[in-house]
Amino acid sequence: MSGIAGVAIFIQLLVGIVVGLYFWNMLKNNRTSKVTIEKESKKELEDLRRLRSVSLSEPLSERVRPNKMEEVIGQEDGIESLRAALCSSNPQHVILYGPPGVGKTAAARLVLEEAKKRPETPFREGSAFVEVDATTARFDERSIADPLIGSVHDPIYQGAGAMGQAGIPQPKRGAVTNAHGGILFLDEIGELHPLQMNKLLKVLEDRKVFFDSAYYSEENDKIPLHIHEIFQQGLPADFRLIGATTRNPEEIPPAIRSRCLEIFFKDLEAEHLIEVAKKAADKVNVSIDREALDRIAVYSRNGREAVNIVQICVGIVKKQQKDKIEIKDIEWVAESSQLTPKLTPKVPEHPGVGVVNGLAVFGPNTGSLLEIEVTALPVTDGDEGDVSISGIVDEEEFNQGSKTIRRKSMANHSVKNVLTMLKTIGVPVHQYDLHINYPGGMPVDGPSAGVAMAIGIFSAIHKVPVKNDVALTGEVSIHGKIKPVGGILPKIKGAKKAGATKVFIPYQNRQAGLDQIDGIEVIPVQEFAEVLDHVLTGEFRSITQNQEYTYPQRKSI
Ligand SMILES: Nc1ncnc2c1ncn2[C@@H]1O[C@H](COP(=O)(O)OP(=O)(O)OP(=O)(O)O)[C@@H](O)[C@H]1O
Repeated sequence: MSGIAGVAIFIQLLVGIVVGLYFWNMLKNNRTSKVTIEKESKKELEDLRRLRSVSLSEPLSERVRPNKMEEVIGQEDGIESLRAALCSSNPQHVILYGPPGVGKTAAARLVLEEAKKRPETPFREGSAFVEVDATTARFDERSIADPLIGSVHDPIYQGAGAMGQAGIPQPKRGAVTNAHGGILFLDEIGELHPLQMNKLLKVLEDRKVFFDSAYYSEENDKIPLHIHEIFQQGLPADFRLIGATTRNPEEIPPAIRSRCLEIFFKDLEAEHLIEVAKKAADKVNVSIDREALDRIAVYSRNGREAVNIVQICVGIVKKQQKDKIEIKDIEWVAESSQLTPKLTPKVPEHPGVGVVNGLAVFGPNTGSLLEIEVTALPVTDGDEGDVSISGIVDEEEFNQGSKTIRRKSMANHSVKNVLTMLKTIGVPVHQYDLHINYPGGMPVDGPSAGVAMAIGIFSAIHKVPVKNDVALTGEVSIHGKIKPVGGILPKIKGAKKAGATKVFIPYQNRQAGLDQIDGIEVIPVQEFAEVLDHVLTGEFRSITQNQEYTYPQRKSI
């Protein structure tokens, strides 16, 4: 019996020693790894401090950035609308359209500061301005890391830490919550993934963001209270959105457009680029020649480019221990950076046969003259003439739900409509080989050049020159009606800038104030026949009197 007891005591002792050794070993390992982590962290902290102690001077781009709204040049209308949208007791969401580098981000950053100064504003002193680039906030299909909306780190997520080990899902804030009580500036909103856009719309609707997780249960009492609250009531996300885009309004989903005030920033004119460049040079205490400023306006297409040229020149003159930028410095930058002078289309010097000034809009609101040239060679063999078109978008492709549709472009259809309309009124288009060309290397789309193209074909067939100081825009129906088009105001401004003195627009596009634009006469028209007498050199009747065509009577304008 005593032998058995002895064995039992021995086994107990052995188990005790093994368990003791196990725990002693664990403790030792823990202590060793703690010491190693502390050592590593100390080294990293020292490294971090060393990094922080080094800093270069403030980049010039930071120094010249506008820090007052008055320093954002040439965007008075846009800024006025931005203030109206955000500096009141009830700020609204905004979409800012405009070409790149014209001050959208600069103005958006400054408007919150202005709004905060208004007594009626709901923004507070500490309200945040959170900037996110939609091109980097791409949809993460596993929803593990979503910097825009926020995400949940499930317990299985690598690095979920102590809470993860305890089976607790952890919601992580996104930019929409960081912007709570302030402004979320979403640059390039047009590039946002459609699923992200839907999530953002939901957040705008709820002014909160809700999270899901298969690991969450209301009954799980291991889950801390704050996480229960987040899952049950959502995270606050009450902010005002400013989405900026270089795209056209039609390319932005209607659901977001309908929730926002749409504001347009425009292309900067030469005088604005000069002012931007001058202010940038002033801010770094360098003077600049008037001639040099004029050259900057020739080589830069927007404010950012103007500032960039100044920055490079500042580097050059400082190196040469000068404090003045001269024209030769600009030319050096232009050559070394391979900058090409900006071409501003101008109306032709003389009337020309088959040469017409159409109008186009580039980007959301930049109007420009669109040259159209037409030749008409009579066919002699009795066959029908050919029609060639160059410089237009030939086909277009778009997605409709699950299918992709490819079709002839609008510009292509417009040519067909114009030919039918001309044939209908008696112009013998079939007796000519016609070539319609849109020079300039930028393919043209849309139907708005219809009326200009019809005039070009008419002029080429009858060998009557078109007035060189007249510009036209409007779609033509196959019955000769002139239909409304988009971007009428930028188009009129583009026509004026190019030197046109008269512009014909569709009657339905007329709006208040158009007749008060200085330096250009705006004439609304309803039918193609109304235009003929006014854009061709020579009388419409005298051109057509020997023909047996059934041209409609011209209406008085
Ligand atoms: N209208 C302007 N007035 C003054 N400075 C301007 C203007 N436009 C551009 N700049 C200069 O160019 C820099 C870049 O402009 P900003 O980022 O505001 O352009 P953006 O329209 O937001 O362009 P993007 O669409 O490319 O983001 C500004 O920091 C400023 O120095």
